[in-house]
Amino acid sequence: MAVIKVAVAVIIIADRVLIAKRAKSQHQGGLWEFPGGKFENGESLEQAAQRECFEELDIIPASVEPLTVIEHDYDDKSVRLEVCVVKDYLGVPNGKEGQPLIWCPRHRLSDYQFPEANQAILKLI
Ligand SMILES: Nc1nc2c([nH]c(=O)n2[C@@H]2O[C@H](COP(=O)(O)OP(=O)(O)OP(=O)(O)O)[C@@H](O)[C@H]2O)c(=O)[nH]1
Repeated sequence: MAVIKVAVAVIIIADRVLIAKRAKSQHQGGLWEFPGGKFENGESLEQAAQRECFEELDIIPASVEPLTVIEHDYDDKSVRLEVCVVKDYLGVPNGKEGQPLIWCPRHRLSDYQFPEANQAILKLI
């Protein structure tokens, strides 16, 4: 199975993390996620994270720090999540695709359901 390469942005401001709810129609739909999406040809992690954050949230990350890489096999697809931390951005976050957004206190992240691959990220933040 081809591995899908995904840029994932963990946006943390004042100990709160911006999470978004995936639409029911999407892979892992109904679960919460960190903003992000598939890499386009030739993009670096910083470029992909900036493009996805602009497309989904109307913000442009100003600092992008690589955090980890997670490879995970779901039953129906395999993903490689390249994860970064964003501590500063330009703009005001807005769920441009109609997705609900929450600024979740870091210690409350365990109250939300994320895709299985995210468990490794949650342990690091
Ligand atoms: N954006 C994002 N994707 C995640 C996270 N965790 C995780 O397993 N994924 C997986 O990574 C892939 C990212 O795809 P995506 O968000 O760009 O695309 P999608 O499923 O909406 O599909 P589409 O763009 O073809 O409509 C999905 O398979 C999704 O389930 C996460 O925290 N954020």
